[in-house]
Amino acid sequence: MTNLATFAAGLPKAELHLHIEGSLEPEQMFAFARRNAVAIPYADVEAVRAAYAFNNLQDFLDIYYAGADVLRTEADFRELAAAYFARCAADQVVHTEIFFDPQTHTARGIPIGTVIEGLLAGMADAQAEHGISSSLILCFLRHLDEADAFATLEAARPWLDRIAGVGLDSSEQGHPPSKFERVFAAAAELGLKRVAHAGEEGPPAYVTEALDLLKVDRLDHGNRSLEDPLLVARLARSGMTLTVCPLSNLKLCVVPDIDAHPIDRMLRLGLRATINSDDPAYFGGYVNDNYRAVAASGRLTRDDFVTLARNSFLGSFLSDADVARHLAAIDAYAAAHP
Ligand SMILES: Nc1ncnc2[nH]cnc12
Ligand SMILES: [Zn+2]
Repeated sequence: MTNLATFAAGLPKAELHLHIEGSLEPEQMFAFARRNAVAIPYADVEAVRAAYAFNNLQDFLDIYYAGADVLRTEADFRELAAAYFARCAADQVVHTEIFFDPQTHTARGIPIGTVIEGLLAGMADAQAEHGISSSLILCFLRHLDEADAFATLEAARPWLDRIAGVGLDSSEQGHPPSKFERVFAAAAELGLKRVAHAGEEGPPAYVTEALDLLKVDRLDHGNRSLEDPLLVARLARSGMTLTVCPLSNLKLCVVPDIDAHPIDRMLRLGLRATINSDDPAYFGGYVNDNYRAVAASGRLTRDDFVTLARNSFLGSFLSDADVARHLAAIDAYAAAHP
């Protein structure tokens, strides 16, 4: 590892774009399948990993939703979260805002309470064991309809005081943010933050819709914003946080190779970019693997990595006091590693 990659790996950081279902490692998939007596179409762990070759987002989603079928009980969700938090601890991730997809589970007859209670238990364990703070972001699946999203928000009502915000994920092309304008407005009325995947595969116009119609507090991915200079200027001027996922972009063919990833351009354009893992079990790595991958491509400086870590807290939904505390920890780390 270069000195720069080692420096980046040691920075205290937050993760703002992580689908908990996407942290299901093949080993855990087999363990859950066995204990829940769920059949999976793979002979062994190697066969699972071999299947993780994707040409686009939909290729991945098909396998990802199938994999989630092994998640059945509160204990499964708690252990899934625990395994993710152990990786956070190893990567100096001290705060994380976790996406979960209730509809993937409720459609299979798993009550939303089973999912949320399991995740909340894992989050409490992580706070106690690792000192890692976390919150939940309930994502609507955009390939499903508005009524299904409203029903999901309604089903989540008993837990809304434990949920930081709502998000929008799944198949982007053909499912513009406008489809969910009313449910995002309802979420805003309930005091929830709003984020949305936009500009991963979809056009810059979807990013504009996420801003204007969904009134997002944060933008997930946002890569294709770079095709529209006026949009870039708007995002930079407003200090909008982009949760960028380099290894995901590579695995889903959003970029042809890691050296072509625009993370350096985003920073030079004044965008508040952050680095995240998205679905680490499927895309070849957790947060520090992403930091290391972009460090190895040699286009970012030490100051850029400090900026990326700072952005991860500035873009979080933490209180101002907590953000200030984490920024001070970054300064102390940088001063101790000249
Ligand atoms: N990268 C991604 N884009 C859209 N939906 C997702 N669900 C899980 N990962 C996703
Ligand atoms: Zn994502």
